[in-house]
Order: sequence, then structure tokens, then C-alpha cells
Amino acid sequence: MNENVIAVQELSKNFNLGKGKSISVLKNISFLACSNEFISIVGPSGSGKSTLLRCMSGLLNPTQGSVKLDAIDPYQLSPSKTAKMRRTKLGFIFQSYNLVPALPVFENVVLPLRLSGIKIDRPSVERLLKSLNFTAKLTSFVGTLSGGEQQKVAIARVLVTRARIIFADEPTGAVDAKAKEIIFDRLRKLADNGACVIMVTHDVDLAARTDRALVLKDGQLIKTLTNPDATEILAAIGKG
Ligand SMILES: Nc1ncnc2c1ncn2[C@@H]1O[C@H](COP(=O)(O)OP(=O)(O)OP(=O)(O)O)[C@@H](O)[C@H]1O
Repeated sequence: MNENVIAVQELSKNFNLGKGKSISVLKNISFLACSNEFISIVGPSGSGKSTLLRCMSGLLNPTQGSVKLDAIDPYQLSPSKTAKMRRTKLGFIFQSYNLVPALPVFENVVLPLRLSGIKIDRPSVERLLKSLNFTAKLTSFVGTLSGGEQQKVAIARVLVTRARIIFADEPTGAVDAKAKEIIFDRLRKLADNGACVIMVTHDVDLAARTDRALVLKDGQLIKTLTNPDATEILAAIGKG
């Protein structure tokens, strides 16, 4: 049976701009997400998609409202429990998050395993990177890689763990058409095998292949489309 693994309730986020000014970026957002579910977050540029992903994943404290991941409020945990939760339950595929530029590719991929004391099987990591069509050397420092190759390292890192909840911010944004299909298929399989995958994307055709699309506009969740098609999504975003 599919379980609720993410509960977002009446979440709002304001950013302080200094001199007593602030902007309201997310307004009163609520939704539930389940295991076995692949959800996309779509909306115009600046509508709050990345901010919502960061708030719901425990990386950015909401101004109001609550977030539960596997029934746990990530903002109430001690730093060590937060680190453990991120290492064992959550997967992050963010371009600007979680890769260590000073470490080579291989060490970046296996970092969560090392931190958890899990045995590392080098050939299987090599096979995994190859299956993602990764072409750079495993000894390269990730800071020297293209955005697309870094994205594949971030995905490989998630795939070596047993993350139940995966947050991906434009995971196919910096890659070519072939890599885009490979990455999307991997995320689809993770959801089919029981994970909950949440993906921010500008790619309407990919969003149309997810189970549900959450449509944001001006910081509000204006529509939830189940088994969406591209025309519906474009119409909801206002580009139809
Ligand atoms: N730290 C911050 N301080 C102030 N404003 C911010 C901050 N982070 C985001 N914003 C503002 O919040 C709004 C939403 O940003 P966000 O990046 O979440 O949108 P988005 O829908 O993901 O956009 P895009 O599709 O262009 O990546 C934007 O107006 C942005 O400028």
C-alpha cells in the first residue's frame, strides 16, 4: 500500500529584504505525497518552485506552516539527527547542492556510504556511472566537470543509497536529450520501486510523464493535475 511520506501543510515562506521589507514567495501551500509517486512541480520562472522544494526537503525553514517527512518534522531534529535523516532517507539532486568540489567523482558518489560505514563495491559504482552515460574520468574533481556531468554524479549518489524520498531540482536541465531520457527513466524506476520522487522542471513534456503535476503561480499552488498531459500543464501555467 502506498503511504504518505510527505505532508506539507499551510506552508508560507517570506524572505527578508532588509530595512523592514520582505517578500512573500510561497503562500499557504498544502499537499500530500506518497511512496510510489512521481510528482513534478511546474510553473513560470520565479513562481517559487525551487523555494518550495527547499522548504519541503528540510533545507529552508518555512515562515509558517509545517513539513513532515516520513511523519517527522525535519526542522525539529537535532543537527546529528538531521544529518542522519539526509544520509539515509533523503536524496537530493540539486545542481548547487551536495557535491564536494574538492573530491573526485568516485568519492562524491560513495560519500553517503562511507559516512554510514557501508562497504563500497567499486565495480558496481563504475557500472552505475557508465549506465548513466557518464563520460568523464572517475578521478576527475567534480568542480572541473560540466553541469550535465555533475548532475549525473548527483544522481549516481542518490542511486547508491536507499533514499525513500528524492528531491530533484531541474535534474535534466543541463544534459543532452539522451542523458535526459536516461535520468528521467532512472527517476521513474525509483518511484515505481517505492520511492517518492519530487522533481522541479521547466520541461512540460517530462512533467506530463509524471503521476501528478503541482502547478505554482505567484507562490500559490493553483492546480494539481493527476496523470497530466502537456496541453493541460501549458494551459495551467498560462502558456496554452
Ligand atoms: N534568498 C532569497 N532572498 C530573496 N528572494 C529570494 C530568495 N530566494 C528566492 N527568492 C525570490 O523568490 C522568488 C521565487 O524564487 P524560486 O527560485 O523559488 O522560483 P522558481 O520558480 O524556482 O524560478 P526558476 O524557474 O526561475 O528557477 C523569486 O522572485 C526569487 O527572486
